[in-house]
Amino acid sequence: MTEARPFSTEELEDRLRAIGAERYHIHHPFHHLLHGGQLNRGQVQAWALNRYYYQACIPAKDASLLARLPTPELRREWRRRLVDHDGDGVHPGGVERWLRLTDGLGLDRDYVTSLRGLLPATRFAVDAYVRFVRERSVLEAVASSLTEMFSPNIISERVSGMLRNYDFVTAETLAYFTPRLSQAPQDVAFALDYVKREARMRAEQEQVLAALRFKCDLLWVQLDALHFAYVAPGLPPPGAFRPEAVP
Ligand SMILES: O=C(O)c1cc(C(=O)O)c2c(n1)C(=O)C(=O)c1cc(C(=O)O)[nH]c1-2
Repeated sequence: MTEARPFSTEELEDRLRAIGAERYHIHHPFHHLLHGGQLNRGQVQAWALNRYYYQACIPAKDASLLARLPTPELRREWRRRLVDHDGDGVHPGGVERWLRLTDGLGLDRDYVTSLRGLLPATRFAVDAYVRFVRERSVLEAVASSLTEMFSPNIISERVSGMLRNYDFVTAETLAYFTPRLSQAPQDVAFALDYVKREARMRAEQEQVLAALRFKCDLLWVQLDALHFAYVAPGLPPPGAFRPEAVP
């Protein structure tokens, strides 16, 4: 059996973009409710509290990838991501800025960082991402970050919608997102270039596409879980955050 023809780099990029167009969480009903102003404060708190775990684990997944990168150039690039998320000791990074967001929504920091209120599905999805990056090839690990190709759009929609629609949300609360609008395109330019350069065989290109589908799925299921627990039917699992019982 002969191996299928490899995609050209343009075709590969088109196929990556088609995955985002179909599967990115910008299409999730929970995202529409969130930016459309149709959630109450408790439901927005539940989103922020769960999403904290994603933010907190991003540096762990980037550190595990950094350790496996073979050249100083690649490591330097990936180290920048760690600084973006962890800060440099003077300027706060993304994790600290996310906690300012949860502060702004009235959540207790110790409660948020204790992860006591986390939905089990959030934990499973985020842990699967960290594990994927640790265990799969460097190529697949880099490719799994490519959902950031689509994040500036969802961030713009979310921030403008939330500021317009919720009186309990301020620009300072959502300040987390401002640097992401320039950091994400920089991250993507590098990662996209890397996968186009390194994935030359069709089988490798299929792995890249599968990694992006996997990542879209894990973002999607996090919103599925929030929707099930806090919107409809509204059944938070035992021990999970309950808006009315915030300590
Ligand atoms: O607001 C969003 O919807 C969104 C999406 C994504 C993404 O697509 O993975 C990231 C972020 N935000 C984000 O803030 C962030 O730091 C980030 C890092 C990564 C990654 O996979 O390395 N994705 C994302």
